[in-house]
Amino acid sequence: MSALLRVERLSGGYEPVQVFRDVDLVVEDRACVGLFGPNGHGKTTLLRTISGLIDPWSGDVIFDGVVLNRPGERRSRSSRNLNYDILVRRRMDPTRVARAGLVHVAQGSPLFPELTVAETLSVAVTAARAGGRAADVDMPYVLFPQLKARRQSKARFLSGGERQMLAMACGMLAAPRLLMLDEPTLGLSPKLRVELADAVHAIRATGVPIILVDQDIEFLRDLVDVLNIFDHGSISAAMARADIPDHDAVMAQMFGGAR
Ligand SMILES: Nc1ncnc2c1ncn2[C@@H]1O[C@H](COP(=O)(O)OP(=O)(O)OP(=O)(O)O)[C@@H](O)[C@H]1O
Repeated sequence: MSALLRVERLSGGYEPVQVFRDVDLVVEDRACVGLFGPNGHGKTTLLRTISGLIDPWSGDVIFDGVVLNRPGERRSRSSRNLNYDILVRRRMDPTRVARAGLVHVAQGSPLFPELTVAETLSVAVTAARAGGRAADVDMPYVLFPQLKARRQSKARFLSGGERQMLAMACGMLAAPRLLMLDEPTLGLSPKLRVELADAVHAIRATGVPIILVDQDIEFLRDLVDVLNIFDHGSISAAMARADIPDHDAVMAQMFGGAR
């Protein structure tokens, strides 16, 4: 396996508050890399920065050997009275990131509530084609047979698990070279989590490498090759699947007691 994504000493946040610092992360080809951490520790902000949606403050995002950010550190804000974002060029371009094949399925599976499954997938295909990347239109129904049975249902009538599958299907239609899934089990019952784990296994079977952010250790243990513990904006530990402890042990390691 070779490194497809290398995140090197990446720092960022929401001006002027720094959320994460000096993050190093490597995703090998075909691998599934997990990120576990409690609410508010900066996992989503890290993913949004790797996607270029938020400008990194410093560090590099290297994808398939290409540095996606402009070199150097972001210049500091010179005056609060000026529009900083107009004065300073962005360090990363999210369109370039998406075109490179780094696809981000955002937390909470944002969808159009009034569109059916079939209509949503059709919009996703059109968008992916416009961006120069599109997979086989029938692929989502092969990957997630449950969606086929629901293809005439509006998104707002889907279960949480089905909504998440639909969001992941849209991501897969963009023919990702790497897929980032942000907390897919958010708000799901234990039964739906099992269904969703099957869906992520189906994606894994296609060989697409994944960064999987979640707060469910059992879900992550089932799916990842490597788990990174994300603790107050930094990666404090990384472990192979066989070494992942249970939820209480991880929380004890982070906070000195079970939560
Ligand atoms: N748009 C924003 N502007 C300013 N601060 C933000 C914004 N979004 C998030 N934050 C703050 O950044 C910090 C990290 O949030 P983030 O969502 O990245 O954490 P997280 O680990 O993904 O948590 P969760 O699992 O709850 O999503 C939090 O303190 C949050 O309040």
